Amino acid sequence: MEYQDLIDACSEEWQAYTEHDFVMQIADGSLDERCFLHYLKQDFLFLKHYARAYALAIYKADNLEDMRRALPTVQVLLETECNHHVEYCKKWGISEAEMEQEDEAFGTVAYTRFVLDSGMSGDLTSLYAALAPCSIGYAAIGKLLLQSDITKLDGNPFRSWLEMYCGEDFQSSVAKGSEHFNSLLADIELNSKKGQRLVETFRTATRMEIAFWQQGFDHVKQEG
Ligand SMILES: Cc1ncc(CO)c(N)n1
Repeated sequence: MEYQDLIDACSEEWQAYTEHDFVMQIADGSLDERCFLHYLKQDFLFLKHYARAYALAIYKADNLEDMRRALPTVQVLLETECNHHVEYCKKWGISEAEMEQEDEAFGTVAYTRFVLDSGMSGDLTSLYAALAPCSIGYAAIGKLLLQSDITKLDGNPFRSWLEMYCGEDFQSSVAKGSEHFNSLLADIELNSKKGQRLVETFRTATRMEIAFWQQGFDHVKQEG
């Protein structure tokens, strides 16, 4: 099997994730900035655990090549992505220390600990099945938005976010990771027990991504 089989096995959820209203409102700049800020603060906490999960991939790998392959992503997460979030929040007068103090929302706890548990209780491939909706999904979103007529960069308050995920560095880093994931999946049959377990892991993580966008919207609704 290959990673596209995982996407095809949950195409409805995949579409709800990658074409979510939250994403479309980032693209045209119409999103309530309070929603974006809440999302970004939660995403900062998400990225810290997500980097731990990639570090777990190094621990779980049983050969040097698989260990090496996980390293560039740890770097992108802790440097490019986390730094972007910190810089953005700085403009709103929020420091990195304050971001680290922020309460984790339930959706953030659920998603990150699910990913970590998939890796701890399973093998490297199970871990990557839980990690993949995140990386492959945001790269797909970046590609989609780059080509979409609704995307506006001029005057868009979320421009730096769009440029990061549409950008060459993020896109090529995910492309390399996806190729590696495919090499791990190559020996597994989609309809085998293992293959179906990977589908369930991938589907659950994709549902968590939908909930993560929704969490950004719901925050402001609750405040009234
Ligand atoms: C929730 C979430 N999924 C994926 C990415 C992409 O790294 C991110 N930053 N946050």
